[in-house]
Amino acid sequence: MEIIFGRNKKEQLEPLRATVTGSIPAWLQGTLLRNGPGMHTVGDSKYNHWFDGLALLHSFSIRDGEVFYRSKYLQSDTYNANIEANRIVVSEFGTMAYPDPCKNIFSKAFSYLSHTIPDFTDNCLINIMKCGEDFYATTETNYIRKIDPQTLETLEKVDYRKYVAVNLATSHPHYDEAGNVLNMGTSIADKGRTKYVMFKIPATAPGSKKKGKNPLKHSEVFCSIPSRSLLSPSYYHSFGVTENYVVFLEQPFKLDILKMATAYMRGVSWASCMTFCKEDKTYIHIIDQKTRKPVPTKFYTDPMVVFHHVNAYEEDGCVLFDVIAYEDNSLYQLFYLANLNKDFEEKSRLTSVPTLRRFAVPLHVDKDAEVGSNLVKVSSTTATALKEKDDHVYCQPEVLYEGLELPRINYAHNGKPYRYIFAAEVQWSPVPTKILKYDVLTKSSLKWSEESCWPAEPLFVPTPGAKDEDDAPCRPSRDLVVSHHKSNRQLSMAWMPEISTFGRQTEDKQGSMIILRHTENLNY
Ligand SMILES: CC1=C(/C=C/C(C)=C/C=C/C(C)=C/C=O)C(C)(C)CCC1
Ligand SMILES: [Fe+2]
Repeated sequence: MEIIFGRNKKEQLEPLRATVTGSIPAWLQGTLLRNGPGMHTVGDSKYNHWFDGLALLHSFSIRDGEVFYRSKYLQSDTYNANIEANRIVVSEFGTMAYPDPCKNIFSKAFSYLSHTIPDFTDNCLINIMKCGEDFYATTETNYIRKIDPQTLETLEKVDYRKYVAVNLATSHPHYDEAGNVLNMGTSIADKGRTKYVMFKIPATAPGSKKKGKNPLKHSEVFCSIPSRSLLSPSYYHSFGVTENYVVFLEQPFKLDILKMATAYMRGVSWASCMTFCKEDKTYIHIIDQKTRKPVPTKFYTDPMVVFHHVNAYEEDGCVLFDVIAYEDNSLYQLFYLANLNKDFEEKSRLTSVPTLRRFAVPLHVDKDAEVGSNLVKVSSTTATALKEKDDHVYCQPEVLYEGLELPRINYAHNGKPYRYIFAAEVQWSPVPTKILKYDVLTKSSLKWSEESCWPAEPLFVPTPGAKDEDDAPCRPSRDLVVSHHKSNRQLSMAWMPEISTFGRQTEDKQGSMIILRHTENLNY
């Protein structure tokens, strides 16, 4: 496994025709862009954490039943500086690096007293974001990198701070039907007035339908929420939206700004500045999209760590939202490359299994309701929201499923009632071995696995004109595109794609699935 995780991957610059087994639906046309860590050593220096690896962009061009694959390293400033120096000179999540062997000269520039937050990396390895006509590789710092979706060339470096005051931003923005982007970030620059900022990037520059305009210039702050603790804002990786609300979890997994400001001086990584405060609560913020203000009731739940929101929607006066939650932050701990040894699957055990939890938050809290009463009147869930004194409401989730991560849905149902979740199944080991289709209505699931296959995040592509959430209009099949290459959140390895279509009999209909498959010898 060490070889798989830690090995540097080769670029595939020339489009490589994939071997297709079975057939790809004729309507499936386009380019699937993926991102992820590809290089974990530079010269003699090594990154400590799997999330540190230099971004490798992948594309799968699918047309007329054929697939062409290519990959290219993101030519970030970070990548170029590292390659030029032949060692790691820019700090990443789990690795603190120094451009100069003399550490001390940096301590002044990054001291907390000067209120300076160090310049973060532009190694955008987590996701791809579409802004208007433009595609960006993204990470969670203030930098994003424009890319050419056809050639995978790296274009401009964009600093979010030019447009919105955020030092960190998520890699999981939401999109509305018109393609406008809604994202969230944390502003820590303002002398301790730490806040969470929600912002919108329009799909087209207002008053212009012309291409070539930069929609980021028209970014607009939509709402800001002060951090509960000014010196330790919560870490978050995603958020949820419904038709009228935004769901933000201020969780007890926190960034310690004082520690971050002195990290360079102390020679420790950003990751070491993150703490899970198991005694703290998780605060649930519900932001009204019309008033652009948080609902004043103080909703909270037990401590948990959430990376991925699945979906959220409104039902009978409640906001229902589904997340993948952990009891602690052991997931990040596991991905230290030192832990990713040969016996990874046997030895690396998550101390908590990711569970699908459904929360129900009542939008209108009756002031006269009895303390201790359950304010959730929705019959579809056993989640509760117990009235407490002083405008506090304690929410307890319904646990729907244990052992899944990297959730995706039919995005046409984002923010709306929905039924299906496509995810990777993970039990105690963080390496997924199965793909899961989970039905939240019947609470049943379908699974796919094959020997030596470790699936990544599955993507659901609806058949054009499909009526059912998981169905095709002209024939009774379900099509699921699954990238098995090691993309953003999975093992990253050099690979050659092979495409296989698996016919699969489900209870009622024939389903089909496309697997982009690794063809190297996987007997590590
Ligand atoms: C560099 C850097 C960061 C990087 C975080 C990364 C790279 C997170 C990756 C998360 C993933 C892949 C989660 C999957 O579920 C922080 C901590 C935001 C803040 C300081 C600078
Ligand atoms: Fe993610």
